[in-house]
Amino acid sequence: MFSVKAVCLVEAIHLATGCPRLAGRLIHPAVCHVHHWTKRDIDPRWSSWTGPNSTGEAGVSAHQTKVMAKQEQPGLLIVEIGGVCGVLEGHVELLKKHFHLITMKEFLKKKERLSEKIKSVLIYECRPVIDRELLQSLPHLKVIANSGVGVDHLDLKLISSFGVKVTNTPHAVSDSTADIGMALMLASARRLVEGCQIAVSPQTEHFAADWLGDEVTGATLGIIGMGSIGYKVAKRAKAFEMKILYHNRNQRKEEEEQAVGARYCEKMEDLLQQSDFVILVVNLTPQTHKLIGKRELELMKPTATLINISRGAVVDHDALVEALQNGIIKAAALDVTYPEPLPRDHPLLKLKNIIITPHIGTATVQATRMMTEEAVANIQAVLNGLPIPSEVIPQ
Ligand SMILES: O=C(O)C(=O)CO
Repeated sequence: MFSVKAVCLVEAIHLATGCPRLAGRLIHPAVCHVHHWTKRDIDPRWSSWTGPNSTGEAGVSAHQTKVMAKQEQPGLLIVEIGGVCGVLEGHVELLKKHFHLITMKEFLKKKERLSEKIKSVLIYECRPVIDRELLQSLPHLKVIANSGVGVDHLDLKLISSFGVKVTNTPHAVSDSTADIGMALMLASARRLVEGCQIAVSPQTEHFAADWLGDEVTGATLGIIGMGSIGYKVAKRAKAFEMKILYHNRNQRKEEEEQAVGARYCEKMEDLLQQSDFVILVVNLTPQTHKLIGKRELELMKPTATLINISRGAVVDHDALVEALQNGIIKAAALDVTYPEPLPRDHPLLKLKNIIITPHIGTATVQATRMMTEEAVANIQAVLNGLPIPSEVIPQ
């Protein structure tokens, strides 16, 4: 979608976000605006990431990372798209403690001299093309660290054929992304965006009876994809006294199911037929591409809402437009679309029964900070031959 040749500046910190603010998060209807994030106070609670990885092994401690940093200052190439997303200002200092930072702009200008020095690449929540040409120009590259969990924008097989490891940040993103799933579900059920629009409209008299919503309490939530984010959604939904169904490649352990009161549906069809809210939390892979199409939408209840916090391409947008226009399902709430952003004349943007946010699953001060810390821990582990907290293994 973007090209790595786009100008990038470490100091240019821009994230696509929007307004108005609701429940401490950013929710807005179909049209989104670009805001510029400037200086931010980083929450001091977030020290270096030291959590265990998915296999329970200990991560790299802050102390270990400091010791390593003294031993060497490897070159870290920051791959970002200037003006759309980038390294948050407060994180530059954190990265500089461990690495000599090289921006893509700098790299492209002095390729001959810099290519020998770069051992790691850091990708910030953007979708750059890491292609053969770039990989060939970095002979000492050891690791590509993705900040974020989804790596569908990376050609894992190609990267691995260069002997380069890929890492991601599943621990850092799970709470904030689960939160956005709940926020979208509640916003859609209680028609918050319409409510906001009515509250600020010139008309002074408003009748709530004209736009009644639904309660999520007691409703059935179907979670498709029960990885760490899906599980965190289940934990939250339990607190809302929802009935929880889930569909996943593998069934979770009995005690994990019991802890959140979730029931496994081996067949996704069963989940679709029974749920009042269906939330998508799967990785985008060839198997999940357009997982939800016309047939699946027709299986859902006409009163049901589809929420997508995974990747846009997991849903067939044409089928979704048709389903929303014809009352096949009641509503949709999407944090992800394809492409991102949608063209301004896209039919999804013209519908009233939809909420779209501009991929803000991880857009919190805390999650972005932890993503940088988790990425640093991953890079340090690869460069120092230690157990890697979050390595992505090509399937
Ligand atoms: O971590 C990611 O890949 C996300 O897109 C979270 O929204």
